Amino acid sequence: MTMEMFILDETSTGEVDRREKVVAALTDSVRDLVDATIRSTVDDDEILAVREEVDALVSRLRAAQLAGPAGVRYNAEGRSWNWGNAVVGQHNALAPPLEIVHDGPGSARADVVLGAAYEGPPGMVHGGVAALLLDQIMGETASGFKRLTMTGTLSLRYRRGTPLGPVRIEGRIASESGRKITVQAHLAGPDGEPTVEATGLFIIPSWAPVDESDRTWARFAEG
Ligand SMILES: CCCCCCCC(=O)SCCNC(=O)CCNC(=O)[C@H](O)C(C)(C)COP(=O)(O)OP(=O)(O)OC[C@H]1O[C@@H](n2cnc3c(N)ncnc32)[C@H](O)[C@@H]1OP(=O)(O)O
Repeated sequence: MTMEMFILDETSTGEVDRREKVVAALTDSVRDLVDATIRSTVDDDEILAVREEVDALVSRLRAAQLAGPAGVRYNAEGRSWNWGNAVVGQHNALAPPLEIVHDGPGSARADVVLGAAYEGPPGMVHGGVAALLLDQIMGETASGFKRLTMTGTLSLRYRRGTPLGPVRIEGRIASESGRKITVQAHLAGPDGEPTVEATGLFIIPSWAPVDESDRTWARFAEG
């Protein structure tokens, strides 16, 4: 992986904002489709009929598409977008999506409602989903919108099950040493008691620019 993998895109911020909103609304409908597919009890004939309609919609969307994943893009105005990201991607129906708030230097939090699509044990959040969400918020905590960081090592302690429903995730930088940033985080259910605790080592890769004024780096961190 190198900085060249982050794509400079000439699309104006206004156009990026407009397109993001249009496709994000479709993505919300697709999330609803996923939930409905899991929970539907309609009869088989109705399922087959719906499947035909969904297949037709997929063909319409594929009439014009990217050759591969969406990647991380940025424009000359400083706007960046990572619409396919598995956790925060505005155009990814697999992403809840998480809306991460940076509430001070070295800390971040997000509130999200996890439904049937994120189930592991009955009625509980899947352990891998908890790890996924924690990894993202911890990565963004480490980067702080000012540098590029990658997950080096992630350690999780699952204290008890997290019920599906409203969840809060919080992260903070515990320490820094050179290119290594240690982040602590937790995930909690509605009672606010941590159900999953995490410690992670995030690393500024050797190939990343070290100058924080380099906007390419900052733009990726914003992704
Ligand atoms: C904007 C934020 C978005 C967040 C997205 C969510 C986070 C992610 O999903 S990132 C994707 C998952 N992570 C990855 O794919 C990372 C894959 N690994 C790599 O790319 C590299 O191994 C990388 C970047 C971690 C380290 O590479 P490099 O910069 O060459 O490290 P290197 O120079 O060898 O080592 C630097 C230091 O880190 C240590 N180190 C290296 N890798 C690790 C590791 N995995 N765990 C612990 N320590 C490590 C080394 O021992 C060394 O320590 P010291 O300076 O004390 O000797």
